[in-house]
Amino acid sequence: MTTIRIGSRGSQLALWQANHIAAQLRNAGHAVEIEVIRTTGDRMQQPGFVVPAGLDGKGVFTKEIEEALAAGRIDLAVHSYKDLPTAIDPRFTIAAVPPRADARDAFVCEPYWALHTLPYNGRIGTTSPRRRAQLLALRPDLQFVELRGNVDTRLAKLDKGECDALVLACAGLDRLERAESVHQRFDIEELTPAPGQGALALETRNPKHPLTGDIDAGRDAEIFAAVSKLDDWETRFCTDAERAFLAAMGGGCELPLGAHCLVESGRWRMFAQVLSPDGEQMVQVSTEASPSDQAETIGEWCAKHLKERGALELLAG
Ligand SMILES: NCc1[nH]cc(CCC(=O)O)c1CC(=O)O
Repeated sequence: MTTIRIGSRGSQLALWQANHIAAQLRNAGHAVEIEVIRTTGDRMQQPGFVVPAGLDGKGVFTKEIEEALAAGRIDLAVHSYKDLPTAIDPRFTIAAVPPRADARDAFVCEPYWALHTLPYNGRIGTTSPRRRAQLLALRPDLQFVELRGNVDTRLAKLDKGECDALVLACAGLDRLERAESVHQRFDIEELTPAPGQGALALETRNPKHPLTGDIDAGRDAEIFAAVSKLDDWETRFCTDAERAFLAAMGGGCELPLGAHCLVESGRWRMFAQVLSPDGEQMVQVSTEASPSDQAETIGEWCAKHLKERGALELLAG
């Protein structure tokens, strides 16, 4: 078979993830190349970047990569699943969701070993509305510093004292071998991660879609088959449930909500939280489902339950 061309963002974490997938495809006997693609989200992290009017934050890390996939310049996009909007273009498909890394959020701070020991008015470096709201719910005295950039840039800013602590995904820190910086892994029930956090989405052209134009349909079907071998059905199920919840709440990575599904004693367990942006109000749910339940049903049930308790009013601020 021909070479599988992977498209990836240029950040250290994105390249780690692309290389991780490339190694598995090579082990299965495929030739693989990685192409680095600059996305709007990457440009946004440059100092002085002005956010264009109308940019809603959805898909800023994935848009240019999907364009390369549509044009046939790459065959496979390796995304952090939480960066991918809930609606997938029918020209593409998620061929595989590999086994998930640690989905939890990490507290990163040299002198203080846990959030509760951070001094009054401690400054947390994060731009995530979810993390802000969740942290304020735990510690209303906290201050926030707008801190952008990839994992290493943020750790360097913490070292320089631009903030007192960071909250980052454990997955990224573990993958970049910075686990020694993690001083606390927040409980899923306390600080529920973003839908899809810690998981990868391997996106290919959809071999079933008729509008593939002049791209070789036979080759696309082979690539889909090769990539789909990397799927982990349990991770796929859990992320499907989380993304169904997100879609039912209106989608978007800028919403102060978390959702996480896992397996516990052979049953599905799902946690979801919706907060007001200031963290003063929260509705949350923890539910169990039987192995025969559908992922979408579980996610949508959580959304319905939280909407009945005023979730949409909280999101509206
Ligand atoms: N929005 C940026 C982003 N996208 C994926 C990850 C981490 C890795 C993951 O969740 O898979 C991060 C950084 C972070 O939130 O700390």
